Amino acid sequence: MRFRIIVAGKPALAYSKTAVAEYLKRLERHGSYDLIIVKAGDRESVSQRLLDASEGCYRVAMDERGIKPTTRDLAKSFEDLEISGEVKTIAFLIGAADGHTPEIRKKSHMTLSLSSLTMQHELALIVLLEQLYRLASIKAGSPYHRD
Ligand SMILES: C[S@@+](CC[C@H](N)C(=O)[O-])C[C@H]1O[C@@H](n2cnc3c(N)ncnc32)[C@H](O)[C@@H]1O
Repeated sequence: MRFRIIVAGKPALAYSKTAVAEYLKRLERHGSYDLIIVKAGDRESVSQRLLDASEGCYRVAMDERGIKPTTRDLAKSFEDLEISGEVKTIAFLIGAADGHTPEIRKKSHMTLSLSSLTMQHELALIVLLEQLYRLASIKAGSPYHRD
């Protein structure tokens, strides 16, 4: 399974640059994780770019109003997708300041929440990358995730 994380605008905050680099490095040995940066802009243009960059992928719209599975349940869902053989790439779509258009919600296979709280998009990116690292660790049987 390949993973594509799509976000508008390069991470600009110092803490976010450091954390993103750290998790991408950790994820390297677990498979294919691509961070795609699309041009920032208003809600409509960002949403269209997110859709274009995720064409043909299993789309996961990141949104605080989405489903809130446990980490293990999410690991199981992605494992099931991999076993089905129908999905090659899972794309995570992180919105800009004004969030996603209704079209993104319609065209996504899953809407995933990391918390009921609204986060700044660079912080949401870090939390998502940490969860992806956690899922990869569960799959690899490493003791990083304990519950
Ligand atoms: C500042 S938030 C946008 C908030 C926007 N007002 C809205 O109503 O969606 C920017 C992006 O970060 C991501 N995000 C923020 N908090 C999140 C959360 N709790 N769970 C999942 N994604 C989140 C989403 O992709 C969101 O579109």
